[in-house]
Amino acid sequence: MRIALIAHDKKKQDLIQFSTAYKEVLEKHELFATGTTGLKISEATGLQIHRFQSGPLGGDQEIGAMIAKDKMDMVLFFRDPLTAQPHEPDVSALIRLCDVYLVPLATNMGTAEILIHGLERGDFSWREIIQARKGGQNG
Ligand SMILES: O=C(CO)COP(=O)(O)O
Repeated sequence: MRIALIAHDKKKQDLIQFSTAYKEVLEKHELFATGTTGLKISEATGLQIHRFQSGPLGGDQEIGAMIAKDKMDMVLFFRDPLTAQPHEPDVSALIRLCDVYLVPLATNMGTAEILIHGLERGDFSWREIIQARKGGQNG
């Protein structure tokens, strides 16, 4: 499974703690992140993470492009609902694409807990079936 980890600045510490707590689950998967989030999580946990641009510089859009190609299976996005973001349109677009492509999305730690437990249990193996059926047709 390919999993995207994203956090706005005031939520980064929460996502670092979350990633530390669930390191053993996360390390079995292919991890992606926006620039600063990925750097901080990998420094704190040692997890291997493919880093895109920072969110305001296009990172959310890069993750959105993976979703549009059916190359992302889960998004854990710890959003800050109390701070205006200069790239709010990118944030909305990413969330919209998760809905378009039926990608499981958590926008806060409460839902992320549920998704990660589901991941441990194998609840998302239907994603792998979809990927296998597509047989790499998306390149
Ligand atoms: O802004 C973000 C998501 O919208 C996150 O970007 P960074 O991980 O680069 O801080």
